Order: sequence, then structure tokens, then C-alpha cells
Amino acid sequence: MSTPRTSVPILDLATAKDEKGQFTPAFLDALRDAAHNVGFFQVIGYGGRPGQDQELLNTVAEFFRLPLEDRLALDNRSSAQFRGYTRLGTEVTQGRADAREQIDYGPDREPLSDVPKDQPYLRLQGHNQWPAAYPELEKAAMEWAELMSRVGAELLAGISVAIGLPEDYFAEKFSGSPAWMGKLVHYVGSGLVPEAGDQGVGSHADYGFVTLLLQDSVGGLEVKPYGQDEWIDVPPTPGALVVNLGEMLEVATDGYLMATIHRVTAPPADVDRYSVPFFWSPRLDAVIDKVELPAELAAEARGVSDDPENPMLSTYGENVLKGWLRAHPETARLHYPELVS
Ligand SMILES: O=C(O)CCC(=O)C(=O)O
Ligand SMILES: [Fe+2]
Repeated sequence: MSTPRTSVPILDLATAKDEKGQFTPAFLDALRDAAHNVGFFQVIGYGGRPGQDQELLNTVAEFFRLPLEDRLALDNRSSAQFRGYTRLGTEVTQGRADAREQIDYGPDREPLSDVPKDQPYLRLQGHNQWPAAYPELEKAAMEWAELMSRVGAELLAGISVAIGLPEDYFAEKFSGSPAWMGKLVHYVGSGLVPEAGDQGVGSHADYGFVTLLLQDSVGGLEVKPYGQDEWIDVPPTPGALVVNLGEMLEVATDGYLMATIHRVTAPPADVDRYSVPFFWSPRLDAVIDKVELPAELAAEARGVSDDPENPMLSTYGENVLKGWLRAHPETARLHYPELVS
């Protein structure tokens, strides 16, 4: 085993490619090391408009200051796509309530009319819920998703090359209707959701390929690299996005890359924390097969985690529906009663 890691590396996307548009060997080495040994890193130079990150966080904070009834008008219990507003303390991670409220959103598409019984996850295609009286939110969130889709595709291309695959190896899985997901999150100070204790969000891995997270300056995000007992901090870093790898990369690489476990500690009493995670994810019907890794990397593959509480499913839609059903039990009972006991 390599030496335990105590910090999360920072990579600069602005200098990732040479003048011919190829990822540089130095960038690929740093990316492979960060992705394989830590599973978490930060990127700077990702190409947002100056001030776009802070504007988005301010817009999100403003939304959560609207009266509760305005937020509840977007209640995700009315959405078979789990889109819209989740009330404080009703999302569950590791069997415990999280001290956060949030809006979930994704690509806005017509729901499919004829969903085969054996592909219930196709029902996750559908519409978002946005506050009509506060149009700034939809605008900022969708503009962010566009930027993050570009960054996600670029990083996945880099990760592919770093593990010996062609740059566009996974591109087909995203073509047509990639099922990315965005979240606008408000963590509340400990004490406001008594049953959460200090759990902002409980320890978990993400479901897709790569997660790109914008966090404000409060802190509290921690990560547990594979094989390590110590949690390490992901310190708020101006101008940076936090990147972590999701379960689809663990499935594809047989654990050479792992979906790294992370959690957020609730902020201190009376402090609010805002974050915007974005999950770059393929089509719902994409099936992710194991890739052929170069021998020296294959020798370091750790196998796919076999947690009976969290099986990793190779059809992306199945894998993400598993997560939604677990995290939002009320919405699950209302829309997918046949899938939850
Ligand atoms: O808010 C954060 O810093 C992390 C959130 C997270 O891990 C998630 O929503 O999957
Ligand atoms: Fe996460």
C-alpha cells in the first residue's frame, strides 16, 4: 500500500493540454495518482465566467431564504423523478436524517410514456421543478449544469487516457440523453435537525462517473481514501471545484478507481453552508462493462466493493434508482411502491 494521504491534490485544467490539444504527460500522471490513490482532488482553471461560482452560491442561498411555503410548492414528493425540493431532515443517509434541505434537478425532458416493467429507472426522465417567482434560480442552475457537463466530459476524457484508454472511450454512453444530476444544497447548523446530530450528509459514495462540487467557504466535507482509516478534510479553496469519482468508474475499472467514501459534518450552530454538487452521468440505459486495463494498472485493481447494503449495478439507471429509493423513502413509496417494501 502507498503512504497514507493527508491532503487532496489540486490540478489545473487550464494547463492540462499542450498546444496540439493533447493531455500532457505531467497532467495525466498527476490525475492518475489523484484518482487512484486518493479518489478525490480539486481542479482550478475549469473555465467558469469570473464570479459565476459565487453568484450561483448567492442565488442558491437566496432561494433557501424564501418562505417555506414557496419552497414546498416544489416538493419532490410530487415528482416520480425525485426532482424539486426536499425538506430539512427528510433525506436519509446511512439510516439517519441529514441536516440539509435541497433542490434536485436534471436535464428537463418529456417523461417517457411507455416504460417497460423491467426498466423502471426510465421513469427518472422528466421535468424539473423551479420557483416561478424566482427565475434567477433556474437560469443560474442550468447555466452551471452546461458548464459542468463540459468539465465532466473533459475530466472523463483525461481519466480515460490516464488509464490507457482512448480519450472518447466512454463518450457513447453519454450520447443522446446523458442523465446528469444537479443539486442545490443548504446545510443547517447542528441542532436544527436534532435527529441528524452532527451529520450534514452521512458517509456515502456517488452513483455516476465523476462528481464536480462547488462548496462555499464554511467547510465540513471529508473523504476517506481506499484502505485508510483517517478521514481527510477537503478545505474550501477559492476558484476550485472538488472532484470525486462515482460508482460507475469503480465498476468499469474493477476498483482500480474507487467511488471514494465521503461525508459532510453539519456546520456549527447558527452557521449555514451551501454547496452545488453536479453528477456527470451517462444515459439511464447505459450498461457499463469492465474495461481492459494495461497490465501494470490491472495489477492494482482492488475489485468492486461488495457491500450488501450497497450493491453496485452496472446499468446506470438501476444504480441511480437504487440510491433515490434509499435516500427519499417517502417519495419512493408514493411513486415506486412495487419496488420498496
Ligand atoms: O455538500 C457537499 O460538500 C457534498 C455533498 C455530497 O457529497 C452529495 O450530495 O453527494
Ligand atoms: Fe456525495
